[in-house]
Amino acid sequence: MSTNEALLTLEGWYTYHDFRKINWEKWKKATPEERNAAVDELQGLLKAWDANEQEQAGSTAVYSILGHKADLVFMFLRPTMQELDAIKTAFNKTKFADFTEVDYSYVSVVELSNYVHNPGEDPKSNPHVRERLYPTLPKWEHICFYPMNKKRDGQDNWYMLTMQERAEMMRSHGMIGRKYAGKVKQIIGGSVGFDDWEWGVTLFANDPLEFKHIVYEMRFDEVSARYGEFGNFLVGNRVTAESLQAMLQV
Ligand code: VOV
Repeated sequence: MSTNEALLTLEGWYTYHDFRKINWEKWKKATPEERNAAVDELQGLLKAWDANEQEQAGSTAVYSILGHKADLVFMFLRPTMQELDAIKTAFNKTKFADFTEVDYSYVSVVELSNYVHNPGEDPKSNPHVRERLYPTLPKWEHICFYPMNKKRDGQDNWYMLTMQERAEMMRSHGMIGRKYAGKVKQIIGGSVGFDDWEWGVTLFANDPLEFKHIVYEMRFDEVSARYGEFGNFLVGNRVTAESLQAMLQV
C-alpha cells in the first residue's frame, strides 16, 4: 500500500470557540446589584479583548446563538495556546461565568492548506497569507460554525487520494468559494490532534442566507459531496457591548 504525500499546512493563530448557555433562572433570581456587577465585569473583559485586537495581538468575536444549543459564543484567536487557556480561566473566574455553563467548545489553529502556494516563495512573507493566518475577525452581523472531517471510508478515503487529485478538488472548492467574495468570510481552523473533528469552519456574513447558499452549493461539489462529513451547525447574531447589555437586562 502506498503512502500519499501529506500536505504542507500553514498555521496562524490558535483558536478557541467557547459556546455558553446562560442559566436564565439563576440570572433572574440574582439581585439587580449582583447582575450589574456581573455585567460590568463582563464589559471590562470585552474592552480588554478589544484592546488586544487594536494591538493586533489577537482577535475576538462575540455572537448570540439561536436555537437550544447555546446562548453565546466567544471566539478567540491568540498567538499561543497558553493565552487561550488564560482567557478561559479569567472568564471562568468572573461573576458572569457563575450564571453560564459551557455547552460546547472547539480548539483549533487557523490553517491554510497550502494547495495553492507559489513555488519558491516563503508564504509567511506574503502579506495576503499573513492576513489570512492572523486575521482580524470581521464585524459582520452573523456567524455560522460547524466542525467537519474528510471521509476515510472504503473507496471514499480522502487521505488515499494523490496530491494531484486532492489539489484539483480543492481548486474547484476554491472557485465556488470565490463567488462569495465580500459576502462570506471563512476562517478554517485545523484541529487534527486538538479536537474531535479535523476542521472547525467559521463563516461570517451580513446576510444569513449566504450561509445556506454557500453550504448548499458546496454540497454539490465533489470534495464536500463525496468526502465531507459534518457535525452540528450553530448560527448566531453579532453582539456588541450595547446589545449584550440589553440582552442581559431583565
Ligand atoms: C467563503 C468562501 C470560501 C473560499 C474562498 C474557500 C477557499 C478555499 C481554498 C482556496 C482552500 C485551499 C487552500 C487554503 O486556503 O487552505 C480551502 C480549504 C478548505 N476549505 Fe474552503 N473556502 C470557502 C468556504 C469554505 C466552506 C463553506 C467550507 C465548509 C465546506 C462545506 O462543504 O460546507 C470550507 C472548508 C474548507 C476546508 C475544510 C479546507 C481545508 C481542506 C484540506 O483538505 O486541507 N471552505 N478553502
